[in-house]
Parts: sequence; C-alpha cells; structure tokens
Amino acid sequence: MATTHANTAALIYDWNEKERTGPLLRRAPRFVDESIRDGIQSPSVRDPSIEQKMELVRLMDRMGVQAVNLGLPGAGRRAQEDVERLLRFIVEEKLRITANCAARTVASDIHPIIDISQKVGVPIEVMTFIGSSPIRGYTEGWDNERLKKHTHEAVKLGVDHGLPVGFVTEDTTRSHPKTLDVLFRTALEAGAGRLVLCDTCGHATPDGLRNLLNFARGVLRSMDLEDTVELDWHGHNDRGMALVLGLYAFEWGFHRVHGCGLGIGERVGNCSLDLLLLNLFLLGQLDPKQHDLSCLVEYVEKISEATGVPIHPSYPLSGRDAFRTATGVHAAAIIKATKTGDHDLADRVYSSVPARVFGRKQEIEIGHYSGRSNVIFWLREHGYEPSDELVDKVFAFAKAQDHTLTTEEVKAAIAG
Ligand SMILES: CC(=O)SCCNC(=O)CCNC(=O)[C@H](O)C(C)(C)COP(=O)(O)OP(=O)(O)OC[C@H]1O[C@@H](n2cnc3c(N)ncnc32)[C@H](O)[C@@H]1OP(=O)(O)O
Repeated sequence: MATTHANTAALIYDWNEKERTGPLLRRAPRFVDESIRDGIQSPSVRDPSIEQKMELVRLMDRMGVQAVNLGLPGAGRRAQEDVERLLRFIVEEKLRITANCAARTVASDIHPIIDISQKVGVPIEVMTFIGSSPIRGYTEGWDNERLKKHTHEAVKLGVDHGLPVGFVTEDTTRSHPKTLDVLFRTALEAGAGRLVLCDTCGHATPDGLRNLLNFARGVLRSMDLEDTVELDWHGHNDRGMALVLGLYAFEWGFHRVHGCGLGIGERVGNCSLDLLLLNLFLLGQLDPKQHDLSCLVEYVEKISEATGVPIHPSYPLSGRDAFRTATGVHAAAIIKATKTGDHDLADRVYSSVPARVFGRKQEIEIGHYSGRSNVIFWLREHGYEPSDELVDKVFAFAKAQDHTLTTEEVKAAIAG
C-alpha cells in the first residue's frame, strides 16, 4: 500500500495534533462490524446472500476488524442458517475475526446461539440486549425488577454454557444512572465480560459520551473489574454525530467501537466503519501490519452491491465525486501539481484524503464552473491537441450548460 510523501507533508501545517505526533490512544483501537446484523435492519437494505456475507466477512478480516456480529439467530431459520454457515466459513478460512451474535434477554434468542456454537465447536460471544431507558421501560410496561431478572437470567444462561457474554443496554445514553448501576452490577455479577454502551437513538453529544463512560468506569472500579471487563461503544447517526463520537470513544478509552460499512443501519444508520478506519489511519492510529486498508473502497462497494444501498456521490473516499473536480480554481491547482510529476502533491493539494493511497485518483471534468485549465487538461488526457480555437469552443459550450459535461457531450462540442 502506497504511503504519502514526506515532502508533501512538509507543505501542510497540521492543526490535527495526533496527525503530527503519532499514536496517542491508550491502546490499539478494535472494531466490531455490525453491517450484517444492525446494518441489515434498515428497511431500505436488502439482506445479502450468504456468498455476499462471506465475501464481506473476508474483507472485514483483511482490514483487521477484530469482530463481526453475524446476526440475531432468534429471528428465525434463515438467520440461524446464515450464522452457522458464516461461523463455519470463518473456521475453514482460518480468519482471525471473532464472532458475536445479538439476542434479547430471553432464552429463546440465546439457545440458538448456544446450539450453533456447540455444533461448530467455536465460541460465539452472546451480545444480549435490553432496553434500559425510562422511555423504553414505560412503553413496554417494564420495571427495574423485571429488567434485573431478565439481565441476570440471560447473562447466566450464556455464561453457564461456557460462552463469553457482552451485556448491551439499549438506549444507554438516555438511561437513568440508578437503573444502569443496577443492571451493570447484575450483569457483571452473573459473569458478563463486556458492557456495550449504546446510543441506540443517536442522542449523545461528546460530553454525554464522556459522562457515560466515566460512570461505567466508576461501576467497574467499584467492583475491581476495570482491568478485566471491556467497554464497547455502539452509536447511531440520528444527529449526524456517529462518526465523531466513534473517534472520541477511542480517544477517551473504550476498547471497541461498533460500526457498519457505508454507515448503513437502523433508521439513519450506524457509525460508518469505513470512515472510522479511514480517519484512524489518517490520524496515524492504526498499525499497518494489522490493518490492510487497500481494500477499503472495495469493502464499501461490496456493501453497496450486497445491500442495494447506493454510495452517495459525495461520500468520503468511496463516492464518485470524492476525487472528481470540475471547478476551475481547484482544477487549475490540481493540474499544476500533476505537472510536477509528484502524484502525492496532486492528490493532496485539494483533498485531505490522499486518493492514491486507497487506489483512487484525481479526475478533472468540465462544467459551467470550469476554467480553461479544465478544458486544456481534459483535451490532452483524451488525445486532442488543445488549440486556442478548440479550447474556446468547448469552454463556451460548457459555460452555457447547467451541469458537468459527460464525455459524449464534450466530444459533441468538439465535433460541433
Ligand atoms: C440491539 C438492537 O438493534 S434491537 C433490534 C433487534 N433486532 C430485531 O428486532 C430484528 C429481528 N427480530 C425479529 O425477527 C423479531 O422481532 C423476533 C423474532 C426477535 C421477535 O418476534 P415476535 O416474537 O413476533 O415479537 P415482536 O417483534 O412483535 O416484538 C418484540 C418482542 O420482544 C420483546 N422484547 C424486546 N426486547 C426484549 C428483551 N430484551 N427481553 C425480553 N423481551 C424483549 C418485546 O417486549 C416484544 O414482546 P411482546 O411481543 O410480548 O410485546
């Protein structure tokens, strides 16, 4: 995988502290890919075929994602079959990635996980969830005693069958501390090895996240479990904050952050896993020996293909327009940088993401906001001699349009 050049870096003053100083996180960031569980809960998302899911799991593994949620086998036969086949696939392919599955705090959701795990002979982490916020409790008619009973029984069921259990409080970011305190302690006493704090409704701001983390840490500390129990962050994007909160979660000390490729997921989606990886890479926080991000764009494309969710043209890194410029001033600078022969300079003069590092490249288009530089560059790239007359003709045509020209339109203008 290509890297960026030191000489180009010297041309950028970086106010992003970590980009200048290198790794600052307490520990190497770890990830849980929720694309084929939470990701496919979105009503606009198609459930990928088993072959597509396998391909995605292979890509997750290649990118160094440590865990994948394979689904909620309690949902029915198809979900159970998929989980079993994916688990066998992970074993047969000797992938490093570990498996977890979602379950309500009910035996009928947990037993299928136990059964699959025993059949395949590989542990699956049971991620057993319960809505812990007052608004959820009110809606369901649940009181704290009932939540506590469900929590205890569910965690104990998984633990008694020798499986690792993560306890997931749905809507943690709107839950009362007294309730969380009771539920966390109940789950930990029953043997949960992980607490998953969830921003199920996309409610948290950075200070909310930090307050909640400090609270959870306090509970662990009081039980002398700070060094043994891990904390996960699972966030949704209702307020558009999921990615930023994912980054803060690592900075402030969560062990793992959950996300989905292309940011798919329930309602407006989860934290985008590909953008989380991209940002941590750019911040110098990922060990390149553990994380091969040369397939990051392929991963997003495969997620899109498998789920039927289109990639927005302006989606970072993988979007059609991420490195495509029609604007005159920007294009002129990119073209000047290109002429130096230094691809890194050309990549970075108008983008914070170096395209070539991820297998993409800058493209210059012609539109109504273009200058002559765009036209000259385009003509040369397509084998035309950019005479003044030809440049004038295409330039005048472009200025009269309301959109970026297609190749056919430019060719028609040349011929016209
Ligand atoms: C962490 C998350 O993302 S939460 C989203 C989880 N994912 C999904 O829901 C997708 C898969 N779900 C399904 O296929 C179905 O909802 C099933 C098979 C799990 C359940 O189907 P049904 O039994 O028909 O129940 P339905 O979906 O209508 O309602 C959910 C039920 O679960 C109950 N429930 C929800 N969470 C819990 C919990 N943690 N513990 C106990 N019961 C719970 C609700 O109270 C409701 O019960 P009710 O039917 O007695 O009112």
